[in-house]
Amino acid sequence: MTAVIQASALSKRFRNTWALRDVELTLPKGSVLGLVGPNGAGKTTLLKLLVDLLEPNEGELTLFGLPAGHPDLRAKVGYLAQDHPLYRDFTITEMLRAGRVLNSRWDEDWAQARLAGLRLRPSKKIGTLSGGQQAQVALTITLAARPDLLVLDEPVASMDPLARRDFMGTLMEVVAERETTVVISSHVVSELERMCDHLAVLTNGRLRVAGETDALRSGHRLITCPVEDAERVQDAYTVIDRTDTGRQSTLLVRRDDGPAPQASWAHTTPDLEELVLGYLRGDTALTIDEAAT
Ligand SMILES: Nc1ncnc2c1ncn2[C@@H]1O[C@H](COP(=O)(O)OP(=O)(O)OP(=O)(O)O)[C@@H](O)[C@H]1O
Repeated sequence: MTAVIQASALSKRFRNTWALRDVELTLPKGSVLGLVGPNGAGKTTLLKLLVDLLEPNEGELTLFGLPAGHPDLRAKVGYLAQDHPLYRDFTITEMLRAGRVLNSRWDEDWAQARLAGLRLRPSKKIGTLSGGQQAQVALTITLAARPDLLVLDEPVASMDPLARRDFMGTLMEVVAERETTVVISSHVVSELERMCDHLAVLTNGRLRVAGETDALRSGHRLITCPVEDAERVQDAYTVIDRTDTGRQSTLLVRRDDGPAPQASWAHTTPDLEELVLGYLRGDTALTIDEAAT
């Protein structure tokens, strides 16, 4: 089956600075990819390449088997930018009308039903809505266009916990119903954990690790041992990150390249947050996890 996203050596430079370098990524249909990284890591740059708002300087990018930027992709790809751009002076009804005119696959019934569910009065001006409500309207417009690939740039960053839960709930329902493929960026892993089945960690423009979440988790171990044993762990495994607290060391290691841990060492499979934090902290510049993609 053709992958929805296929990126190879994908690179983007702004003047002399590489914002993204040699990204390798494959995403199958119906997957939900969480893209995590600190400020300036290159997340928005990667998302903008996906939706053809930027062009790569090097590398290949295909979506649904077509080169990025192909006119047939316009109706297939939906994008919700970080600041949910909407016309502040439009009413909700006018905003929806604009969506209907601009999108060939527009689903008016779905949009109306969802607005009713949100209990937002259609005659209200966008500028009078709260940040979270604006995000909900923006999501409604993006989803009513029925994209096959949905690209979301930190969509819940400005929302309160309740609005976040509502937003993620709607998203998960739609994704499950329509088999939409999703790429969603965030600083916060806990936001993504429930809905993502794929994960990519980006730092300094490079993908440190990417793949299916289950495979990534089971491909790593979190070993806790006395500080004096840490060197032995480092000799036996590829270590992603090491933290020492008092007399104990905790090491995130790759599971596939070492012996069984010694009986005196505690070891667990990391959860997604431990895995991401390990990669964000560790300076091991691993490229894409071949085994997990
Ligand atoms: N239009 C631009 N011109 C010049 N440099 C840019 C431009 N857009 C992004 N950059 C640079 O590219 C790098 C990656 O930026 P990007 O916005 O992709 O990061 P990000 O991971 O989305 O960050 P954040 O979490 O803060 O939104 C940064 O160093 C940024 O300054």
